[in-house]
Amino acid sequence: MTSSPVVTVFGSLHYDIAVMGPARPRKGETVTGTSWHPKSGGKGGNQAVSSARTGVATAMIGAVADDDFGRFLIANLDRKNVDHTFVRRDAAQSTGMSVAIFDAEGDYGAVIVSGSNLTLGDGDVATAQDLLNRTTLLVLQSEVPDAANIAAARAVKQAGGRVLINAAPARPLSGELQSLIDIIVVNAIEAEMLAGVPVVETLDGALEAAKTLANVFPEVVVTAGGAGVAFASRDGDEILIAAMKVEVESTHGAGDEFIGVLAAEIAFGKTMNAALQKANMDAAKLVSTPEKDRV
Ligand SMILES: OC[C@H]1O[C@H](O)[C@H](O)[C@@H]1O
Repeated sequence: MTSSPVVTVFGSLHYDIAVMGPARPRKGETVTGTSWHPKSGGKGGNQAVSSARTGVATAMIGAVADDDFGRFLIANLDRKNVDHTFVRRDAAQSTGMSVAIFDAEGDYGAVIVSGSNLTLGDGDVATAQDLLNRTTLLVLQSEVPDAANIAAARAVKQAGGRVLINAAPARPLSGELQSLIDIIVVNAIEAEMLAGVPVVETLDGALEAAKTLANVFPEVVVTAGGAGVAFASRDGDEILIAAMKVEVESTHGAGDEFIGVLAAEIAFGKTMNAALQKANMDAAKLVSTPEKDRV
């Protein structure tokens, strides 16, 4: 009997505040904004919610503080059908936080304060061992310590599962972590840092970067913003998918939507081409949804 697929997201949870302004402030400038919207965030939390929405069993391993922000994040996971049994409440910390300031075009700049996310470690992996043993696909990001990602990835690989990393925000990955990755998803900036070559945001540029990174990782996805997505594998497979043309309201969290859906479709056993098509479509839908309508 084959068991049902499980996506486990090991990673970050942030309390997000999106501030809408006519422009992002320059050095020393105060800008009068039009509105602000609190919402659940953190790349890990966003990816878990997007995965669960497809119907695949999804669990989150993370850490929040024992404060109102942490309670808000856990309530959101609960409402969105993400199993949060292994989201730890750390009384000594503050919950991770992000503030993003948007301009009229929907572009933004953001600051994150990691707080409790930095406490993730071996203890969290040990506590969630049973879950990790039955995980089909583990999803990681770079908003928690490398050592914690390594411990989680090792546990899943030993049990026969696969590991996908969204290497965001851009930072170098240790050799040990690299060796545990099956699928890596990066944007142009992250690809540039990891591949060591300048990446232009075109489909051809993304494919070249994906092929370079496929010398290190078995399967590579490079997202190239408004241009689309490129895939390359160590076995020589290549896929190019053009971005859908939509009215851009906000690109915040679009990468997370893409990754959560991609992970779910892969866990369901879809082909990479089908998984990428669905992820691309759902991310386009999110991009055309205004911040105020995102719940
Ligand atoms: O990718 C968007 C996410 O990155 C940061 O982690 C924010 O919390 C936000 O939700």
